[in-house]
Amino acid sequence: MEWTLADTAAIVRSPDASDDKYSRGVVGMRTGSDAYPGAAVLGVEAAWRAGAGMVRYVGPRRAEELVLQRRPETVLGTGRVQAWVVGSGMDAATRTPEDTEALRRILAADEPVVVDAGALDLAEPGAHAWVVTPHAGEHARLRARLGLPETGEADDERAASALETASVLGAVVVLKGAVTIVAEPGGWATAISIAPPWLATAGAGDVLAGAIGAVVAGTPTADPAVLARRAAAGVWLHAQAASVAAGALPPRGGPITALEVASCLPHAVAQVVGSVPRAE
Ligand SMILES: NC(=O)C1=CN([C@@H]2O[C@H](COP(=O)(O)OP(=O)(O)OC[C@H]3O[C@@H](n4cnc5c(N)ncnc54)[C@H](OP(=O)(O)O)[C@@H]3O)[C@@H](O)[C@H]2O)[C@@H](O)CC1
Ligand SMILES: Nc1ncnc2c1ncn2[C@@H]1O[C@H](COP(=O)(O)OP(=O)(O)O)[C@@H](O)[C@H]1O
Repeated sequence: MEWTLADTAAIVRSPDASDDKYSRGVVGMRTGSDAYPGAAVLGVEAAWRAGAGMVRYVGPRRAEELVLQRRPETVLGTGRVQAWVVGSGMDAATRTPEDTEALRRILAADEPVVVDAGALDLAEPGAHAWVVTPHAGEHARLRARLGLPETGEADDERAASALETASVLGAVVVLKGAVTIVAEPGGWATAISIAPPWLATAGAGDVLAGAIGAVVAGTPTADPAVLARRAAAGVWLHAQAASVAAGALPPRGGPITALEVASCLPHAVAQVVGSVPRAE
């Protein structure tokens, strides 16, 4: 049930001579708001550092400016993408009607979508190429809206409730926590428990959404069973990056920030692709 480095290595590949920026995957991000522009920066940074070939960002002017300050590589505005990340740093209560309409269009499109934070209220049952990424509070709200009962905090209860939510929603569920559960509508689930508790820090979830977006965009798929394994690989890279960031502070690790976790994603990717023998 525990997702491993070897599982991740079966999904995350290093680019070869035949690759270009498009074949490596373009991630589109509609995240951030005037209240939370930093969430946009964190997700964009994570998508780049997890291996996207290109990141397109759409959001308010201030968030655009901050994104470009941190990552001038980012392309502003819409265009063709292989996967979307939406909702991080947005608030359903204060979202503009234009934002809501744009989110609905993205959710209805063919490309896979990572649905985080302030877009979770738009998730309705159906058959979707979505990866929804609630923390415990957001999962409780989502379940209440879907008419599902309250559940407990024990690991087996969390796994069972994530599977139930995935089945009713028709989408992959990434239930975040010290142990993160990834569940898909077909009944498969896995757990990632290697993250250090230092990862419990503001913005870590925004980084996770960007990292999953990059892994999904690398080989996009609408099949929830495949999508779930790509999401699990993204969760593993994020947890491993947090271990690298915290582990640089001996002997038991030390406080890390979300941006540092994003910065350590390349170390996690390098460890994964380096674990696979090179084809001669
Ligand atoms: N730098 C930036 O721009 C940052 C921007 N950010 C953005 O901020 C937005 C709001 O996100 P948010 O998670 O802070 O608030 P929200 O989802 O409304 O939760 C409300 C209630 O839910 C509960 N609860 C919360 N977490 C829980 C947990 N882990 N486990 C269990 N319960 C939990 C808790 O209620 P309690 O259980 O304590 O009664 C809490 O009061 C979002 O868009 C995000 O992307 C952040 O990422 C930070 C960095
Ligand atoms: N005790 C913990 N140990 C390890 N990882 C944790 C712990 N608590 C939370 N996390 C991880 O930290 C991240 C927090 O995400 P989230 O709750 O969305 O925060 P934010 O909204 O501030 O970004 C998730 O990836 C979650 O799995």
